[in-house]
Amino acid sequence: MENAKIIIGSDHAGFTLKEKVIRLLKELKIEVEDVGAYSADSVNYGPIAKRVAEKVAGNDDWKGILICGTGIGMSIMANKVKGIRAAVVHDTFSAKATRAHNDSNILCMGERVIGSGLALEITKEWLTASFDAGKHAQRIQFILDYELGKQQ
Ligand SMILES: O=C(CO)[C@H](O)[C@H](O)[C@H](O)COP(=O)(O)O
Repeated sequence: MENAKIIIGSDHAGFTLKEKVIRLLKELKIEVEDVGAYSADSVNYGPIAKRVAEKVAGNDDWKGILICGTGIGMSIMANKVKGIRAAVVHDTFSAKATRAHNDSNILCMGERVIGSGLALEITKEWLTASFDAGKHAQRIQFILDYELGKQQ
């Protein structure tokens, strides 16, 4: 985990929660790179999700966190980038399951959907859970092959 880093981004609707998540990551001594937004002024979520997703796709040791109003717009954009498995998560069970089963590399949350207390618990659960591999690795391979055009 020496080179581990979290790349984090939000739009205006996720800005306040992003700041709280960054504070948590710093308390946990996790290196964090904030790619914006840097205020609650209205901004398109697409370019921010793309920035985070491309950085995460380029480095196996890095993971991402994306926050908008619902987490959904961010996840749709991030999942367009090859190698990205972005999951919208609003409960702690799914936070663990999406690491264990999907090896998700980006966590998406909606500031308009859940309170910050739960969002921080989800973040901790997602950060500490690990991939189960085995049959799940085979299932992810199907997705990776599809991205590479190896399936009809
Ligand atoms: O993209 C979204 C929906 O999936 C996000 O929730 C955005 O934050 C939301 O659409 C922003 O809405 P606003 O009316 O511009 O504040």
